[in-house]
Amino acid sequence: MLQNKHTDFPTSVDAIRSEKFLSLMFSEGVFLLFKCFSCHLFLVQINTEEHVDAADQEVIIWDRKIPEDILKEIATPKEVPAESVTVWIDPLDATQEYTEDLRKYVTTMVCVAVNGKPVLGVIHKPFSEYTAWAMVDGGSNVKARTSYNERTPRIVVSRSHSGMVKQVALQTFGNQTTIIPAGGAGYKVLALLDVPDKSQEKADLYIHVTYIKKWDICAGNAILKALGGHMTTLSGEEISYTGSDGIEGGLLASIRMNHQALVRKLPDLEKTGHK
Ligand SMILES: Nc1ncnc2c1ncn2[C@@H]1O[C@H](COP(=O)(O)O)[C@@H](OP(=O)(O)O)[C@H]1O
Ligand SMILES: [Mg+2]
Repeated sequence: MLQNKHTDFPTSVDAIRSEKFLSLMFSEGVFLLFKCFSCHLFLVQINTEEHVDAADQEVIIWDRKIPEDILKEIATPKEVPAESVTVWIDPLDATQEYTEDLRKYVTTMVCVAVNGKPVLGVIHKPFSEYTAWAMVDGGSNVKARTSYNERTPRIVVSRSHSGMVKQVALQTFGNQTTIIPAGGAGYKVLALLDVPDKSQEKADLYIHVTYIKKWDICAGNAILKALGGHMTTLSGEEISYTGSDGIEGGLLASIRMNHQALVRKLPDLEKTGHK
């Protein structure tokens, strides 16, 4: 990880340029799985939260070496037209928590969507050097836990963009429900999975009720989908990763649960004004 000249923290630009992150981004992402050769790369739509100054733009050459552990999981690359691919990049998720030095929440994320469907997700925790990746109908290095509590779930929610999420969660699942406020959408998806990182809390559901950007959620959506889980709006609609860069309908993420039954339990946010 490159270090910022002025602080001990890597900046978001540094984070995305870190050797590990770049290797994952390119080898697990666009190139390995979609064979987007450089002549086609300009057709790929890339949406990123990062805004880099023109003076700060540095060209980094990827050596096209794919790590063995990834090659082992995904033997056959998939080929898709470059123009069907949208890449969503969040170079620093949990920005608010990062400024508070709550490093455990910080992740960097890359997601590849094909025709708007999330297909490949990478969530990297730069401070614990843990990486989760998964590809729909491909491989993964992470799995679901063996059991989840559907009746009185532990629900992970935003600590800094919470809206009325606590009221929604308690109204839906009752007062016995445990609410876990946490930073970062990447961190909250990892809370649903079997993640060995000691600083990672565990939850049964992830609920978000306010507006959120697609680069915050695409990687988590792809990973959950690849592992048989779901991420939808609170009314159960699939999220399309093309077009606008955000969604208004809130977020429900679950794995190894009856997702549609959970959706039916939730109140209609428009009617209750709980956004
Ligand atoms: N209402 C809102 N409007 C814009 N971004 C939001 C949002 N709610 C959540 N987010 C973004 O979603 C990510 C997770 O949020 P939270 O920690 O509150 O759950 C954060 O991304 P960044 O840290 O990349 O900005 C946050 O900024
Ligand atoms: Mg983010």
